[in-house]
Formats: sequence, C-alpha cells, structure tokens
Amino acid sequence: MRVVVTGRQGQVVTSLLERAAERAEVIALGRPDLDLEDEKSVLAALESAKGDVIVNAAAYTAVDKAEQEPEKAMRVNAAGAGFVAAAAATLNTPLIQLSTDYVFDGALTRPYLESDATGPTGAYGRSKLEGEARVQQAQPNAVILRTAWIYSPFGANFVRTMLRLGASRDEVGVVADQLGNPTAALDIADGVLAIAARLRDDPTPELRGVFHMTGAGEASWADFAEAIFAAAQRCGRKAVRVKRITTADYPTPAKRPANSRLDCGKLARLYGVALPHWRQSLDACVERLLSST
Ligand SMILES: NC(=O)C1=CN([C@@H]2O[C@H](COP(=O)(O)OP(=O)(O)OC[C@H]3O[C@@H](n4cnc5c(N)ncnc54)[C@H](O)[C@@H]3O)[C@@H](O)[C@H]2O)C=CC1
Repeated sequence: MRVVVTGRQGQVVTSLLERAAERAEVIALGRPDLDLEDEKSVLAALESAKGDVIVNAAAYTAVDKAEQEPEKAMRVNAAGAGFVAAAAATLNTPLIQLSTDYVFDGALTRPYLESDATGPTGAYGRSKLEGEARVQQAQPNAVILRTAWIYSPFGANFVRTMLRLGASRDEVGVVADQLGNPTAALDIADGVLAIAARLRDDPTPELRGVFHMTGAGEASWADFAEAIFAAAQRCGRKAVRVKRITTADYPTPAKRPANSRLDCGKLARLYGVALPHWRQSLDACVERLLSST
C-alpha cells in the first residue's frame, strides 16, 4: 500500500514514516512541493505521488498564535484541506483528514461522540471544523479522524515542554481543570495505517465519515505532567512537583475546552481499532527522549 501524506516534519508525518515498515510505503510531501496555501501545488504533488490513500496530516497547529492570524489558520486548515480533498476526488483516492478535539466547546461532562454538536472556542478549532466541512463536501470517500493532545519524540509538544521545564525547576504549575486524552503520534500512525488499508479495500459507506481516535484513558494536563515527571524519574532524572493550577491562573490567547475527551467507541466497533493507554505509550516516549539527550 502506498500512503501519501501531507507535511514533512510534523509529529504524525514523522511517526507514519517510522511505523510504515513492511506494511506500507509512506511518501511525505511538504513545502515547497506541496503547500496547502497553493491549490495547484497540492494537486500536482498528489497527482505525481500516486497514492492508494492520501492522509492530510499537515496543518497550522499553533493554537494560540491562530488567534492573531485567524485568516492564515483558515487558509491552511480549511481551504488547504479542501484543496487536498478536491485533489483526492479528482484522483479517485480515499482520504484520511486529521482533525481535533478542539472542534468542541467542552461544556459536556462526558466524552464527546461523533454525533455531538460542535462549537469551537478558538480560531484554530474553527479553522479545523471548516476543514472538516470542506473535506466532506469535496470527497465523500474520506475519514475525518479527530484526535487530541498529541505527543511524540518529535517536534513541539507538551511532553518535550515539560521535560525542558523540569530540567531547570523543582516545581511546575500545570492546569488541572481541562480534561482530555493524551495520544501518542506513533499510535496514531498505527491507527491511520490500519484505517488506510481498510479504506482502500472496503467500499462500505459506514466506514466513511467522522471518527474519534485518541489514546485510551483520560487526564488533566496536570495528571499528564505528573506522569511525565514520574517516567523521567524512573530514567534517573530528579523529582519535579506539579502545582495543580486552574485555567484562570494560566490565561492563554485561545480559550480551550474544559472537557475535550473523545469517545472512540465508533472506531473500535467499525474498524476494530483502539489505541493503547496513554500511560503505556508515554513511558516509551519519555525513555526515548531522555536516552537521546
Ligand atoms: N498537535 C496536537 O496536539 C493535535 C493535532 N491535531 C491535528 O493532527 C494533525 C497532525 O498534527 P501534528 O503532527 O501534531 O502537527 P505538527 O505541527 O507537528 O506538524 C504540522 C506539519 O504541517 C506542516 N505545514 C504547516 N503549514 C503547511 C502548509 N501551508 N503546507 C504544507 N505543510 C504545512 C508543517 O510544516 C508541519 O510539518 C494536524 O491536522 C493537527 O491539526 C489534532 C489534535 C491535536
């Protein structure tokens, strides 16, 4: 199977390249060859790459910065996703579009289902939600995969930020009143490859549409940070305390949902795909990061 993915250095792209092994050939296309802001480059690059399945993993992911440049977030995450979907339709190729828990407002007190009403609280979430709509319009042969709180040994993410802060501090303040599902990018890659193989071979309409896919288990950012520091301590690093603070204590430009837990039951039922518990994958990630520094 030949999987063509947008982006070259993102967490999910890098994980797909690493996890492909003998299951798939993964071709990563990034700027300048494929720029989501340039429709012609998107079609030309995807056409020449000739994938069995296309994965749109590139995105404008700077959640806070998006508040200052919402038009740019829209161009990349909404228009750009639409370009990828239109190209996928032209090339008659199924598409997997990565999306986010931040399409929800966080008011529910249970994990969100695919059928729950969306209501993004910031520019990033709005742009990703509009991206979902453009994909569904342009290429019905698509899976929109909402994931969340991605961490990995690559790129910028919460695990790497905590390890950096923990190296120079004994205590770090972390918000304890936002709940979500930490998700390893390497596990996302495994899930995406399984979904891609099924999408290519199985035309069942129920396999298309919106699906939630996160690591099993839930956490607040403070729980997540505590687990990171515990794993680091097992690797010989000093202890770091987590001071549990509130969202009000740590204002950010983008308002984040208090609860963005996603219910992943639909993906398990229809695809038989369920990602490992975030704690399990976290230990491997921390060990890998600390052994390489
Ligand atoms: N990082 C997270 O915690 C979450 C991410 N997601 C979604 O998952 C997907 C993958 O996220 P990550 O791998 O963490 O992202 P990332 O930020 O690590 O990588 C994004 C990639 O997109 C590329 N990119 C940005 N603008 C581009 C453009 N105009 N043309 C071509 N490439 C461009 C960047 O160069 C980068 O390589 C994205 O769709 C993101 O919205 C969903 C939920 C949470």
